[in-house]
Amino acid sequence: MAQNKQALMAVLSAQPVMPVVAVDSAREAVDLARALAKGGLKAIEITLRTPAAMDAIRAVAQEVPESICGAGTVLGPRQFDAACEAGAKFIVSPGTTIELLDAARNSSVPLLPGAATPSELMAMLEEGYEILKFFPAEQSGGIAFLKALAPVFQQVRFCPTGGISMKNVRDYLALPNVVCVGGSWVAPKDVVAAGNFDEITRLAAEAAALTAA
Ligand SMILES: O=C[C@H](O)COP(=O)(O)O
Ligand SMILES: CC(=O)C(=O)O
Repeated sequence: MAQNKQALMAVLSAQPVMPVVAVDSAREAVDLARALAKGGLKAIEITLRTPAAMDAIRAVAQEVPESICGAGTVLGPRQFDAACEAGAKFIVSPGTTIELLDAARNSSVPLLPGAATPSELMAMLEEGYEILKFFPAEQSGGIAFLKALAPVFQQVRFCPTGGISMKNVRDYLALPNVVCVGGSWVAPKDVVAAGNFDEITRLAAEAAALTAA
């Protein structure tokens, strides 16, 4: 199938901020997912940037029913299939390849692929993808770039990620072509390492209270 927009929008439109996390153990991921969900951020993107990531996705999918756990930094079809097998409810990639699109075509698990140029956007539209990650957002032109894209790519909705924090998140969420933003600031490494999950819940609640346009 082309992009499963309904399933993806159900996840992305339910919260203004998608926590993007890299975890060191399945235990840490479970505690983190619980703390984030308690603060109102139920969907969480666990990136495949650490050896523990796949086990972490499996553990959150099994042990934290209040969470909607997705996999991020999915770079190819083998990772796509393994993340789905581990229980990921959605897949995020920083960019797009033909092989990744082939894997997504054969799966009911929705893919949020990255795009950061007009040509990439046009290629994704040809494939039936209208909900895209904009990565790395700040480094690729940020809010001004998204504003310039809006009249040209009227049907596209973005999840900008990269360089977003409480300082600039409101400006991103005010854009009509932004459905939600991704960010790691709701789960700072040092706070997680210190086991301060009350602080994670506080950061999540602060982010969850933001509103998209
Ligand atoms: O998508 C991935 C990024 O690592 C998240 O960006 P950030 O750390 O700037 O929020
Ligand atoms: C940026 C990235 O690695 C991802 O979210 O898939």
